[in-house]
Amino acid sequence: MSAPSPAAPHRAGFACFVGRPNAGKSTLTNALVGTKVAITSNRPQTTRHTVRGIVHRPDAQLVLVDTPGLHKPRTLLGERLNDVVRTTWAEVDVIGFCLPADQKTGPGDRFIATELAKVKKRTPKVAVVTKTDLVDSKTLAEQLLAVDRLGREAGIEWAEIVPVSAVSGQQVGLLADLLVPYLPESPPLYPDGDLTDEPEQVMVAELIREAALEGVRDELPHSIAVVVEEMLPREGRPADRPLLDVHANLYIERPSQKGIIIGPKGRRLKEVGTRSRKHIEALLGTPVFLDLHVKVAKDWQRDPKQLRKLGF
Ligand SMILES: Nc1nc2c(ncn2[C@@H]2O[C@H](COP(=O)(O)OP(=O)(O)OP(=O)(O)O)[C@@H](O)[C@H]2O)c(=O)[nH]1
Repeated sequence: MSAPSPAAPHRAGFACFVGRPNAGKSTLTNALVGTKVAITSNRPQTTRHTVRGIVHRPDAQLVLVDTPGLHKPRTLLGERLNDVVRTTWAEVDVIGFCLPADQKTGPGDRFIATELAKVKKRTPKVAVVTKTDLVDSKTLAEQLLAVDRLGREAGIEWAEIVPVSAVSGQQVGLLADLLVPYLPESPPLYPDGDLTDEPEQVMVAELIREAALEGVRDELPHSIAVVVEEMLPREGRPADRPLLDVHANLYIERPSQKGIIIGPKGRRLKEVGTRSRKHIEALLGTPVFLDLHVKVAKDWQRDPKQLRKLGF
């Protein structure tokens, strides 16, 4: 990575990866971001989407957002989900379409390509041929041609076609170099400190605390602490449908604060749970069952023993 010349403007913006299941989107995101994951509780107004990771560079900040998978809609819910996907596509600065090198392009890819072709023309679409470590150069060359053809047939003009391997790391840096010029000139959207390699449990606690503080920051400025007691994979789940049980306690200082946190008929706490669960799932990349309890730890801020227990 070279230092930017003084004349080069800083760029920042959003990208998303699309592609059929198993295309390698998550692995690629992690490879681009590095081992660190993003905490995104203070997200700017510019996106309503879950941030999967942030690539911080001297010259740019690339924010990778998540989309649900696009499906052939069979139900109303399916259609709604697809609407969410399309909205995301319309809002990002560049879209990466992931196609694994080791599998022939098929109807699933064509479906996505056709939908992608409807996204406004000026949003650049980059074809990313993933998992190149799994194929020989002849197969890769054929796949690159097939992807080129897929684009033409669907009416997409690829801004680039890039082969990468997230596993060997080959061309991952190059992919970032290619995506950055498509971002608008902008100062960073997130502070550098938004990347962290804190233990997962601490990050999960922080996500819950942020969700709990939303809207009540003035009433309960520093009175909330969250401790994740346990995170365990649910036993007896099929390998392809894992579930992570997260048990967490939300501590407040006085019984009178309980009402604020829990809300009428428990509605607020439920919302906090739902919101933080989504963030946790995005952070950890796995479905989560969140078991959240509110407890009073009297004057925890003033009690060294409590503070230690609460991780301060
Ligand atoms: N050999 C190799 N395997 C890869 C590479 N990238 C991803 N994989 C594997 O491919 C499988 C799917 O990768 P994911 O990153 O989970 O794919 P995804 O597109 O996020 O999948 P969904 O979440 O189902 O949409 C995993 O078993 C990965 O380990 C790569 O560059 N090389």
